Amino acid sequence: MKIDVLAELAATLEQRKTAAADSSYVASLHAKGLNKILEKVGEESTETIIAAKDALTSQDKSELINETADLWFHTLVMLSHLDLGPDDVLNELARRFDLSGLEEKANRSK
Ligand SMILES: N=c1c2ncn([C@@H]3O[C@H](COP(=O)(O)OP(=O)(O)OP(=O)(O)O)[C@@H](O)[C@H]3O)c2ncn1[C@@H]1O[C@H](COP(=O)(O)O)[C@@H](O)[C@H]1O
Repeated sequence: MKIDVLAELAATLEQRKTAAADSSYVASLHAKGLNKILEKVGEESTETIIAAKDALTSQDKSELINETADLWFHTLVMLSHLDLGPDDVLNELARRFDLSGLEEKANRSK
């Protein structure tokens, strides 16, 4: 499992927060602000859903992998814009290891 990719990307994203907007795509997103970043997250979510539907009837899953990478990337930019990072999400997923999804859902309504 290539978790180190997330760590390396997070470090790059952190550096880009202070870079010039015309020198970096990530810096240009930060300069445009949260609404633009969320627009990209929305776009990539839709494209991922369409690619997943197509993948059901195709041997070639590369489009789904590409769109999911775009989605993960833009959600990482979103987290970084709000001073969060992949560790915050990974810690939450790790906290849930011993909790079944059904159990968690049942506890929510208590
Ligand atoms: N992983 C990525 C990555 N994935 C996707 N993208 C970009 O995300 C954009 C999204 O694709 P679209 O087709 O929607 O983009 P677009 O049409 O240019 O966007 P809009 O003008 O419509 O907003 C493309 O420009 C991709 O190049 C990424 N840009 C950067 N990274 C990583 O971020 C690092 C820093 O990038 P820079 O900030 O550009 O130096 C890079 O070294 C990479 O590791």
